[in-house]
Amino acid sequence: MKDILDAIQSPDSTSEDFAALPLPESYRAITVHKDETEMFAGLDTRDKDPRKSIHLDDVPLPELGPGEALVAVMASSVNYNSVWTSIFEPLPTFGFLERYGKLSELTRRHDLPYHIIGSDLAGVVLRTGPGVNAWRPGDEVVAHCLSVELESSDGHNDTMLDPEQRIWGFETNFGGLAEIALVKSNQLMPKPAHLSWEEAAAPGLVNSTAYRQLVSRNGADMKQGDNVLIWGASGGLGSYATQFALAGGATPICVVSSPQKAEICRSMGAEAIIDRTAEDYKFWKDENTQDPREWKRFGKRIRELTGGEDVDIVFEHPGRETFGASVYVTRKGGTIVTCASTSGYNHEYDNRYLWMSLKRIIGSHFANYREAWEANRLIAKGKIHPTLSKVYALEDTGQAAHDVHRNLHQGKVGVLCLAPEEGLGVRDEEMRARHIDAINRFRNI
Ligand SMILES: C/C=C/C(=O)SCCNC(=O)CCNC(=O)[C@H](O)C(C)(C)COP(=O)(O)OP(=O)(O)OC[C@H]1O[C@@H](n2cnc3c(N)ncnc32)[C@H](O)[C@@H]1OP(=O)(O)O
Ligand SMILES: NC(=O)C1=CN([C@@H]2O[C@H](COP(=O)(O)OP(=O)(O)OC[C@H]3O[C@@H](n4cnc5c(N)ncnc54)[C@H](OP(=O)(O)O)[C@@H]3O)[C@@H](O)[C@H]2O)C=CC1
Repeated sequence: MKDILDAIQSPDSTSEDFAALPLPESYRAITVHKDETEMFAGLDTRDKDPRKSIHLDDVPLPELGPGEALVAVMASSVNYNSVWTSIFEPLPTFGFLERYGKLSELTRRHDLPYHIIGSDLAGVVLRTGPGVNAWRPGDEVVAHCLSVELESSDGHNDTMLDPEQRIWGFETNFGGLAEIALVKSNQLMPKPAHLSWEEAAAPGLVNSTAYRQLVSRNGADMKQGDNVLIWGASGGLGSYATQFALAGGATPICVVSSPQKAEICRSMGAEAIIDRTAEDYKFWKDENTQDPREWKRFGKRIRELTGGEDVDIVFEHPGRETFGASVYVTRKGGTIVTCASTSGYNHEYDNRYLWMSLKRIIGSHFANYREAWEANRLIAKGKIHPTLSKVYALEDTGQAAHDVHRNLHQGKVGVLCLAPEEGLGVRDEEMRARHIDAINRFRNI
C-alpha cells in the first residue's frame, strides 16, 4: 500500500508505473457484519449506535471483472445511506448482496458475510478490467454510485430505470470507505483539479442526487424565478440544492434547525430562511394526527418571506414528519419532489390539496451517469462547491456516522482513506485560490 501511496504522491508517476505496481492481497475497509444484524433489536432508531456496528477490517482484494476498475481511495465521505446500513434499517443490506450475488458468476463476489460500505470516493485508478478503454491506471477520479447492468431495454432511456439498478456501497459490496474500491468503469468521472482529495470526495452522491431531483427534467425541472422550499438546507442534500437554486436563478426558502445553520445558508447567498426549531412548528399533534393549522402557519411564514408567493417546488426528504406540510404549502400546479423519508416512510397528506390544486409528487432517486457527470462538471468549473465541514480518519468512521445519525454535522463529513493528511491532491492552485472562500465555507463549523 505504501508503494501505491508513493506513486500517487509523486508528480513523475506515469500510467505505466501505476499499471506495474503490485496490488496488495488485502486492504483496510469499513464494514458491517452479517452476524450482527440483530444487535440493535428492540432499540429506538435514535439509540442504534453506528459506532457499535461499524468495523475496520482487513479484507481480501476482490477479483477484477470486465468493465470494472480497482481504485486506490484517497478519501471518501459519509452518506446517510451508510447510517441506514449501520443501523440495519429499514432492512439489513445483506439481503441486497444476496440478491445481487444470484445474478451471475461474477456478481457472486458481492455476497459475503461482511459488507464494505461507502458510496463516494476520490482516488486513483489502479487497474481496469477487460473492455475498459476510457480510463487508465493513474487517472485521478471520483466515482458516482450508480451501478447498472443495462441488459434490459428498460434502462436505456434513463439508466436509473434499469431493473438491475443498484447503489454502489449500499446495494453492492466493495464500497468507497476503504483503501481500495471496486467500481464499474462507467461510475468514473474526472476529479476536479482545484480540490483536495477529501473535498473532491464530498459532493458526489448528494450533489448528483440534488441535481436530478431539482434541476434535471427527470426531477422538478427548476427554472429561473421558481421559489424552492428546501428542507435541511445546510445538510448533505440541502447544501447542494441551495446552491443549485441560487446558481439557477431560483429563490431558495431554506429550512434549518439552528441560528448557526441559518448563518451558513445566508453565507451561501440565501435570504429566505426559516429556523424550524426557533419557530417551533409542530406538524403532528400526536403520532397519528397532523395539525393543519401548523401547515397554515408555516405557509404564512413562507408567504412573508416571498412577498406573498407560494413555493413552486418542495425539495423533500425528511418524509413523514414534513410531507403533509410540504404538500399543503406548494403552489397550485407546483411540484413536491421526494428522494427519501428520514423520519418515516409512511407519509400522510391531505389529498384534496394535491388534486384540487393540480400539484404533482415526483419520486427521485440518485442520478443517471449523465446527470452525475453534469453535477460533477459544475463542481469542476467552480460553479457549485463542496460543503465539507469535518474530516475523520478511516478508523473513526463509526463516530462520523454517529454524528450524521444524530444530526450533529453540517454539510458533508469527509473520511481520509489512503490520504495521510488533509489538503493533498490539489492540481490547480490558481483556480482554487479564486474559489477558496466558497470551498471553505462549511469547514470546522
Ligand atoms: C443514493 C442514496 C440513496 C439513499 O440514501 S436512499 C435511502 C436508503 N434506502 C432505503 O431506505 C431503501 C431500502 N430498500 C428497501 O426498503 C427495499 O429495497 C424496497 C422497499 C425499496 C423494496 O423492497 P423489496 O422487498 O426488495 O421489493 P419488492 O418489490 O417488494 O420485491 C419483493 C417481491 O415482490 C415482487 N413484486 C414487486 N412488485 C410487485 C407487484 N407489483 N406485484 C406483485 N409482486 C411484486 C417482486 O418481484 C419480488 O419477488 P421475488 O421475491 O420473488 O423476487
Ligand atoms: N434517494 C436518494 O438518491 C438519496 C436519498 N438520500 C436520503 O435523504 C435523506 C437526507 O440525506 P442527507 O441530506 O445526506 O442527510 P443530512 O443528515 O446531511 O441532512 C438532512 C437534513 O434534513 C433535516 N432534517 C432531518 N430530519 C428532519 C425532520 N424530521 N424534519 C425536518 N428536517 C429534518 C436536518 O436539517 P435541520 O436540522 O437543519 O433542519 C438534516 O440536517 C437521508 O434519508 C438519505 O438516506 C440521500 C441522498 C440520496
